Amino acid sequence: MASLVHRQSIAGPRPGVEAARWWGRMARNPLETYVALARRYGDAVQVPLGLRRSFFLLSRPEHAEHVLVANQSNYVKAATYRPLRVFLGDGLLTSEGETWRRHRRLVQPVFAQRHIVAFAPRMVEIARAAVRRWPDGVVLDAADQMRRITLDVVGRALFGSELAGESAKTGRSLETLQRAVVVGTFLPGTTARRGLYARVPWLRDGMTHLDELVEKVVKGSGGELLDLLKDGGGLSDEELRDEVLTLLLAGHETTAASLAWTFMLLSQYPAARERLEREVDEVLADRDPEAEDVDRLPWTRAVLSEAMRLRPPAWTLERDALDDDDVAGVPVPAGSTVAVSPFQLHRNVDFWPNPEGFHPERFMGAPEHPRYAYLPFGGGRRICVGAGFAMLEATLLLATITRTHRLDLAPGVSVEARAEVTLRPAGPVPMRVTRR
Ligand code: HEM
Repeated sequence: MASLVHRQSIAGPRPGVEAARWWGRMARNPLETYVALARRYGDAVQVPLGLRRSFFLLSRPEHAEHVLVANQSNYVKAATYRPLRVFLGDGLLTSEGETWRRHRRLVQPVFAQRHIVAFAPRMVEIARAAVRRWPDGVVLDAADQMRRITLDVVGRALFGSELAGESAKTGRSLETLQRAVVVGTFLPGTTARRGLYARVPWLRDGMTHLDELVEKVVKGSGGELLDLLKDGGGLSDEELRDEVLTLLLAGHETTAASLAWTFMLLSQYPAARERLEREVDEVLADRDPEAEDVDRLPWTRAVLSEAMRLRPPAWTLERDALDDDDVAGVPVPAGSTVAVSPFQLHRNVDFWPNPEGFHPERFMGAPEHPRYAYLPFGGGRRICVGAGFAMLEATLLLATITRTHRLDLAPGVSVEARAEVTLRPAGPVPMRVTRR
């Protein structure tokens, strides 16, 4: 039961004007506000949320482990996911309880490690075909290129659909969707959100496009995953639509953002890039990578892990507490919202010396950080179902592209991060591509 009065037991802004100011900041720039809150109040911050509830920002590995794993049955996806649910319905990312369990059981086997290696040749073929179209010396938007490739991978590998041509429009639709989700967080209820979304033309257009995309996939010849979703689990048409949209969106945007950030960071850290090129040249010589090569490319994987440390696409994981809890010394009343932020955890100086520097060495050899100091794919039973697929794909794509091309950020350009549902480049990422 939520308590009737606000109990302030942890450092944080006081109820009233002070808290309202922070919420105003949060609505404008959530990531910057999380960072500022932690800097001001420490690793555990309590922000009053209305009259009776609190929001907790928790930034230590033991907090993450408690909320996501040790006492995970006390937590459900937070109210902040509800605006996303208006779009994704009962897909894996946003559903709960028996519906979530049924969907997860159905989808999980497709993402088993021994299974996903079969997707490797297709991933490489798609990347190779994309870079073959890059004219030497031209400046391209790396974010858009990566989105094209990863949407094509998910479309063809998982659903047997040709979606590369849809990537620009899908990217725009996703942008509007993410903005709507952030604004929707501050609206009172699902009906209000649905009403708003239906009335705003740019949002309606974005949603219509995503609905058409799903229809195209569902009506297509199908891949293994689609067949499974259609025939294996007795999903209703609505559930099928929700799951296809969830997997299409969750399955490409995050990987695309990770790769765009990776190429940007490599362009800023030439020594790390040279080592990457050396590794790729030595292991692959003049052939494209195969799934078996992934283990022989430790620096390539370390580069990706370090990019996801600095720029975790899932930058915050939020849950609502069902019952009163003690999160590693933080008293959390029932009804509170708890944010465990990979962005914060990945910068904790106790585990990450020089946290703002790009140092893939951190991920060579046995890990020195505690397990829950690094959470790019979350943890516990809601851990990313596509983590293995994403790492395989990102490693193969990075190696395939690096074998033949180098990407340099256009001079004088700096690309900001935009944190909405995911942490992605705020605009185009102009990079010059040259043949090596
Ligand atoms: C670099 C790429 C990726 C990152 C960083 C990432 C990150 C995450 C994280 C952190 C979560 C947990 C969210 C939470 O606990 O609230 C998650 C869940 C999920 N991800 Fe990923 N993901 C990536 C790629 C993928 C891919 C390739 C797929 C599918 C093809 C996918 C599908 C999903 C789904 C369906 C969920 C919900 C799982 C559940 O709740 O059962 N993701 N992802």
